Amino acid sequence: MENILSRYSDLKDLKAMNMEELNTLAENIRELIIEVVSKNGGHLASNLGVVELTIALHKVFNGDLDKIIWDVGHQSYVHKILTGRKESFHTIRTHKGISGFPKRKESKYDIFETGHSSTSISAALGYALSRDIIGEKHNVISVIGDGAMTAGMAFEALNHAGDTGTDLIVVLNDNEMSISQNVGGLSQYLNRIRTAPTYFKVKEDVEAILNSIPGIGKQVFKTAERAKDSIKYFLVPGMFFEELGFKYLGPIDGHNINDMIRELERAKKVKGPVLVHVITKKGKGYKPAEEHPDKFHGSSPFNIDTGKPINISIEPSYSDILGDTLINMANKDNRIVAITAAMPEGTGLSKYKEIHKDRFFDVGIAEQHGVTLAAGLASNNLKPYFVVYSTFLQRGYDQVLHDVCIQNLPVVFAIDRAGLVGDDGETHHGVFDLSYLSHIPNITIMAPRDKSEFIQMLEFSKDYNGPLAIRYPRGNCYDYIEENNRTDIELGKSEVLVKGKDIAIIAIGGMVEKAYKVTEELKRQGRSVTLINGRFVKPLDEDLIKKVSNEHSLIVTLEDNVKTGGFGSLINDILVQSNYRGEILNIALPDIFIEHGKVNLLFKQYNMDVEGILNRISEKIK
Ligand SMILES: Cc1ncc(C[n+]2csc(CCOP(=O)(O)OP(=O)(O)O)c2C)c(N)n1
Ligand SMILES: CC(=O)[C@@H](O)[C@H](O)COP(=O)(O)O
Ligand SMILES: [Mg+2]
Repeated sequence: MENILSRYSDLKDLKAMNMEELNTLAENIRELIIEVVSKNGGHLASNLGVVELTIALHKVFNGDLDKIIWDVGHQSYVHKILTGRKESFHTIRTHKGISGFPKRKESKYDIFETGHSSTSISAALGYALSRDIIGEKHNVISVIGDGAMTAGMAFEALNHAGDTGTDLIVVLNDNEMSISQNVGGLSQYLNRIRTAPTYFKVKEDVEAILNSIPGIGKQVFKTAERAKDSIKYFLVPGMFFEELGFKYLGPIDGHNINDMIRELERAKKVKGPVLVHVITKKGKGYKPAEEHPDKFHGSSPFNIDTGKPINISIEPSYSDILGDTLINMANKDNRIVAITAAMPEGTGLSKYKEIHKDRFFDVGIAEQHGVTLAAGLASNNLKPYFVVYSTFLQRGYDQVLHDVCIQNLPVVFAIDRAGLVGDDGETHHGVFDLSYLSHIPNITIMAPRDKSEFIQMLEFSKDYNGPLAIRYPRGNCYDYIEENNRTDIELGKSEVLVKGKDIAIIAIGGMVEKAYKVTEELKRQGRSVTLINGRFVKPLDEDLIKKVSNEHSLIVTLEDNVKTGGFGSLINDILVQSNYRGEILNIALPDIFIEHGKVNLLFKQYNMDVEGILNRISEKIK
């Protein structure tokens, strides 16, 4: 096959291409994406599905003027390749390389940053309304997936956009998949439209016939208009969107560039909001991804020939342990219910979902609803576990406060991906949860140091009668200290792992392992060190902290949360109250958005790897 992409430079080249060349370009882009993602990892299936759609969008719209917003942004690789990042594409998701999501600093064509789902219609509406106020002339396009369309925010924006009547194009990329199979009534509605392909033809015919009937087609009388609408309702797809004030176009084959160009040109001419329904196949063009779109949603590096991952870990992940432990607990306790917001695989709930079907809810990308659903379940004597990534629970802050904590309900928040997550970068690091949860009255917050303690904490949570958060990191879950007498979990009590007298290190969760290595090294250097595993962020072990403050001249706190409002700052409050006169060193993440890169590299960069921590302690001692 000819390699048109090798000669491609910018959007001008795309504008000049004929249909045959555009189709060849699509195949070239697919090859490049497969090659790079097989090495770097990334969102393969979503991107392979939008190759033709992205080409058609850039063919029809003026990249220098029109505004295209990518929802979630995980599917923006083709857009990146077409808009000046072909040469740097091999660096995608690597430290200091280009991001896997749209970034304004990366390109003038990335006009709005995304990462969390379902923001694109609101942002696009903002662009459109500001355009109208300022008196500019350009098109605004939101590209949103069927998964992202399940979120409250998307509905809120559709509701508002329809009412404004402003010119706005929403391209609904429907591949029947969120990360896993999409869920919910809207998804079933889209399915009905998709599975009745004759609808597309019927819609045109019905409109033509109705328009030719005098008094109806000319829309002279309101009653006639309503009659026309009710006939259309039964025969025409997309009425849901039309009722909200959108013109509906589609469904269109999202792998046919010609058809899409035609429909997008049509959408451009529509006055007011228009929704273009495009049907695509997730993973299109790469068999393993077409067959397992969920596994290739966010893929680690893989072998192109077999589709098999290159690095297979023998250790379970924290998510795996969560899933297995919850199954065991639910086997014995029929009050236990698990909730996910569209992440059954990522959160480790896939097996649970099969075994306890009737006590499992996938609410779609609807974290706010997920939290309040849990509150409702808990109000009626069930024991809900909302298993959610730290970064996505940010969406449900008010629901945690208002619906769960004020009523002191026994909801457990199993907070996965707490701390640095790595390659997804600033939109996805879970480094704010301690700060956004710890000031809420009634909540208890814990973080396990290792696998055995994680299981202990989950067991503890079962009979705990109030809101409880357990936060744990992305990655492998194992034990690293040989011991045979672990202490039981007791509310608000920390664990002393090593006893000394000069320096006290108080660490939390995943950071205890680093603290343990730092302690070993300091001991080798002849220092006397106390090491405390915090276990609880709230309530803190005040008695122990006060005791330690009387006995040590340097207190070091260590956490993988931002410093502001984090574990260290809560400990500082106690130290101030107890008139501690010694030195304090709070090691935490700085008050910036941390970029993407491997977790170890990022810890090194922010002097939070073992060497960096040792250096900072040595500095302080000097
Ligand atoms: C608020 C929020 N919750 C969860 C996610 C995780 N997430 C990323 S992509 C995705 C599925 C999106 O499905 P869809 O919009 O249909 O895009 P597709 O990958 O199918 O193209 C989910 C759940 C997220 N990014 N943001
Ligand atoms: C785009 C998105 O939000 C998710 O797909 C995310 O990339 C998942 O990351 P994990 O690999 O940590 O599950
Ligand atoms: Mg989808």
